[in-house]
Amino acid sequence: MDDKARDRLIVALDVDTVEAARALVTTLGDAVSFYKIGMELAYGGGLALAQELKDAGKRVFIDLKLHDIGATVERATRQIARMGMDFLTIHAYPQTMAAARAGAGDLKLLAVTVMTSYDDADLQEAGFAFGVADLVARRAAQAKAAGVDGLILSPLELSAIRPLVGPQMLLVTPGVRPAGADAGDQKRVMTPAQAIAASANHIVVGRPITRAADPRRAAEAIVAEIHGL
Ligand SMILES: O=C(O)c1cc(=O)[nH]c(=O)n1[C@@H]1O[C@H](COP(=O)(O)O)[C@@H](O)[C@H]1O
Repeated sequence: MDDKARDRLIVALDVDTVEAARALVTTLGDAVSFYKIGMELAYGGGLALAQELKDAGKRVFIDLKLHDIGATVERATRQIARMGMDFLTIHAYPQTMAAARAGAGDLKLLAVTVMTSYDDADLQEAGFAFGVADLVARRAAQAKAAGVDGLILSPLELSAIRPLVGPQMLLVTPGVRPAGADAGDQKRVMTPAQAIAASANHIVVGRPITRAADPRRAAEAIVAEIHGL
């Protein structure tokens, strides 16, 4: 097992119970070192599981996409920081990013630029004057100014954004699909190898692993694809 390639893969534990998540973690074993706990699992007791995963030596990304008034964001961020987690997502609004920075301490903050299920038409429908490429670039610059540690963006934007933010910014990309896999609700996708080659520090993969007939094999195939670069 190549640890370096393995640590680039973050598996999204998008299941509805802690029991289902634990079963997946057991199945995946040492094939996976980094997990994401998002809203579905967090609202089903997943924050306690996050602690369990940390205790077992895994890295844990809390994906709660915070966005609220500054005081609330700062205090909520401080709560997650106290849990000793690795990453936390916030929305890439300047007030939200500044407030989260104030509460984060050593916790790494990832700002969500434009959801990977959105395209230009979806942004227009939601009332934005910018298309995806321009809004991601604007938010990337604002995130850098706010001292945020990383960005969530689609792999399609990596080549434009990496030069804008420099080598230190963590670029984490969902919207990743092995060749031939179903894109589902994702609109801006690339393969694992393409995303890493385009400078992603980490890729986030959910359903292609968690809904696979053999999740461990699916995860190992992705790690092998990254390792083969
Ligand atoms: O913040 C995220 O992780 C996220 C941002 C984004 O723009 N798009 C996106 O898909 N995600 C998350 O990444 C995961 C992708 O899952 P799959 O589409 O099943 O691989 C889900 O847990 C999403 O909540």
